[in-house]
Amino acid sequence: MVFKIGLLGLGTVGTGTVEILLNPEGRHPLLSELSLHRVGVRSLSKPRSVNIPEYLLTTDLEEIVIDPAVDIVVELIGGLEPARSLILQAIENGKHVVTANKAVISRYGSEIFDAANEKGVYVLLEAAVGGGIPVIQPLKQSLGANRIHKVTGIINGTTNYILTRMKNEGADFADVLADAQRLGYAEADPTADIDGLDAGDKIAILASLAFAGRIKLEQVYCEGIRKVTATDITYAEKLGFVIKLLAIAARDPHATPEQDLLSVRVHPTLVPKVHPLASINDVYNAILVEGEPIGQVMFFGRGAGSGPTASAVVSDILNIVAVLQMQEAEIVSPVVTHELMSCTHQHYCKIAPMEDLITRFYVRFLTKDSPGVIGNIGTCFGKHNVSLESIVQTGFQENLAEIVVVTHDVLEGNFHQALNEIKSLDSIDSIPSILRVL
Ligand SMILES: NC(=O)C1=CN([C@@H]2O[C@H](COP(=O)(O)OP(=O)(O)OC[C@H]3O[C@@H](n4cnc5c(N)ncnc54)[C@H](OP(=O)(O)O)[C@@H]3O)[C@@H](O)[C@H]2O)C=CC1
Ligand SMILES: N[C@@H](CC=O)C(=O)O
Ligand code: NA
Repeated sequence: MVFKIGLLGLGTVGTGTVEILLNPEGRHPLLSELSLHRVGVRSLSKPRSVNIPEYLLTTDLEEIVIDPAVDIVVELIGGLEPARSLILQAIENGKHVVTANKAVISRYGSEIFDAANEKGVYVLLEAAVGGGIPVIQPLKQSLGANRIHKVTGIINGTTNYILTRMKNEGADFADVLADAQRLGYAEADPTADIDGLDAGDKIAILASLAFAGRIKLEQVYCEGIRKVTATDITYAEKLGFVIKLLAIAARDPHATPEQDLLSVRVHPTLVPKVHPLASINDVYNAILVEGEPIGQVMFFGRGAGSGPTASAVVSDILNIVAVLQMQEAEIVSPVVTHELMSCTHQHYCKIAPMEDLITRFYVRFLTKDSPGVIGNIGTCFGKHNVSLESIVQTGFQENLAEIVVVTHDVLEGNFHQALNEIKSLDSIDSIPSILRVL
């Protein structure tokens, strides 16, 4: 029995997917049960780096998702619309769906998974988080026995690539971003990468799986890397840290069991050099999962790019094909979905406000070079219960003194109150950087 794939999109990931499908030798034998039936694109005249018969290409994507011959629709066009509508239409027409589209899943996952459950079809999304790294399936299946406490990830390849080159080469932000775009890492609109929104979509998906509840994307705090400067990268290095864009989802250890609050956030973070995530560089991603009884487990690999992402897409296709084969042989029901491959939760997780977060901070002040400045800053922090790990004058910028503070674990709300008071001190010129510390 051959199962037919309707592919939507032949860009970076679509091309990588076709390359695998057309070269099955040495891979899983189930690949020989697949045939590429149609490929939907925007432009028929665009040169393609894969050799597929012209008659497979169409610009009518709707035709693919309603085609009775298609068994699995693979959505790799990206963006919100028409991706969302095409996925829903595919489900409505009884197709299984594989997608790499974290933007659609994090916003419309509820609607999509409800529709899929009703129709008895699967929507798999391994490529949507961590590119080629298997992390969705492990969270759904292999780690199912655990109580997960925390998921901490570097889950945007573009920003990790930029931060790595800024640190290693003192490279300019704009030049490195252009390279990330050329290499196919960045989204069509790289704002989503730079401003932490892509990582926000991904951590919402991971949190939903780890903590078995839906996440409202608007409750995920997102801060990107635009404000990370060469100066902070250098100071971080001197203090024993590297700056990484971290995405974190954690059960609030201070919440009562009735509250069961989660903290879900993305922000540039000073990561101690000895931490396992500190050495994840370039386009590599890593996701550290902490739970009971497993302890710590870390997933590492290429988080973006054609081949690695396609590896995840095709593994999802294979999982569905294995089920379709059993349905064909009447071993499993065609209407009841496998609980470990579908979305089974309906309630929304409660998200803790950022003011309640307990974290360390790094702050860089530019101040007048007058006596007592450090004392005044320290007093303001003390008044608001913000205890300091270190406070040092690091040098001068023109005629202004530069003071760097690292706090102990403090309540974010208290920290901001202290900072507001510090801002009003005569001796404070500006506060160029405020970063959280792991
Ligand atoms: N690039 C990466 O490393 C990763 C990407 N992803 C996700 O994978 C998905 C695809 O990304 P990527 O391959 O980089 O994107 P690209 O921009 O490289 O490719 C998009 C493809 O979709 C086609 N397309 C887009 N819009 C339409 C439309 N309205 N109608 C018809 N065809 C359309 C384009 O056609 P045409 O070729 O004619 O222009 C192109 O073939 C996205 O959801 C992305 O977030 C996930 C992980 C990693
Ligand atoms: N733009 C994304 C691509 C993969 O999801 C990234 O840089 O990680
Ligand atoms: Na993945």
